[in-house]
Amino acid sequence: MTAVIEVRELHKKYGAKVAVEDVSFTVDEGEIFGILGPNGAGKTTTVECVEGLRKPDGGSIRVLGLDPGRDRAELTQRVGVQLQDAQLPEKLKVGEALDLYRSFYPEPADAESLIAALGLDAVRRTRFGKLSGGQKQRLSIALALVGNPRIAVLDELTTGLDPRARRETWKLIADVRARGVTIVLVTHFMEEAERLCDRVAVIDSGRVVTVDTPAALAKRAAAQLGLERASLEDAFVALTGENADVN
Ligand SMILES: Nc1ncnc2c1ncn2[C@@H]1O[C@H](COP(=O)(O)OP(=O)(O)OP(=O)(O)O)[C@@H](O)[C@H]1O
Repeated sequence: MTAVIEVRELHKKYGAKVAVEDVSFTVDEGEIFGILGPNGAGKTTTVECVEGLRKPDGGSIRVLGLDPGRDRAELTQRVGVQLQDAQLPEKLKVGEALDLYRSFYPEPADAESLIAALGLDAVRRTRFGKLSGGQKQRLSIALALVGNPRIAVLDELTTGLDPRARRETWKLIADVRARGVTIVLVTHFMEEAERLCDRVAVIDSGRVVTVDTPAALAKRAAAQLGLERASLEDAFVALTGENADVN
């Protein structure tokens, strides 16, 4: 296994507030790696450091052998990023946004297939300001994939999507991975993590609690809780927040 992302002892503060205390993990080439954790655990801060959008206060990060702080220009060509609450100019149309983003990359993805895969055809001439929350979300996924990245970092991939769109997006992500793209997925949806992720890191209060497969975490939780079966959600609840002492 080749590690394409290596995070070692990451530390990040906002003023006096410690957002990430000590986070280490590696992501292997071609896997879908989930990052789970309660609100405020430090997930977004961690992935923003990986993307080079924030400067760590300590620790080291390598992405495809590059340092996100130093080599950000090179990295943006190879890492697709879906931002939480992505904002675009209100008047930019969906089709224009895709064309604009395609122009940033040497070998962009085919716009038509992305439009079809994400169900954006009906809104291709709609201005960004007039899109629903779910349509904005679909566009942000399309924009994360438009550069044909080797790694895609998706923060709250399906938040705000209706159940059908959520399932279609899961299918799309599985297809993207089948093409060899490594995916980092920050999510609050345990079913999403169970279905998509090969491994997940559970983060709580700025620290990694555990890294394992969803099935192994569920099995461990069942043993801890004395149940025949447990879900990833059971494991999550047992591992984080006030219940963390069960661990
Ligand atoms: N720009 C900022 N300035 C100050 N504090 C911040 C900033 N961004 C995040 N924080 C704080 O850092 C901590 C970690 O935030 P972060 O957004 O990384 O958590 P998260 O795990 O992504 O949360 P959520 O699940 O709610 O999205 C939180 O306590 C948050 O309030």
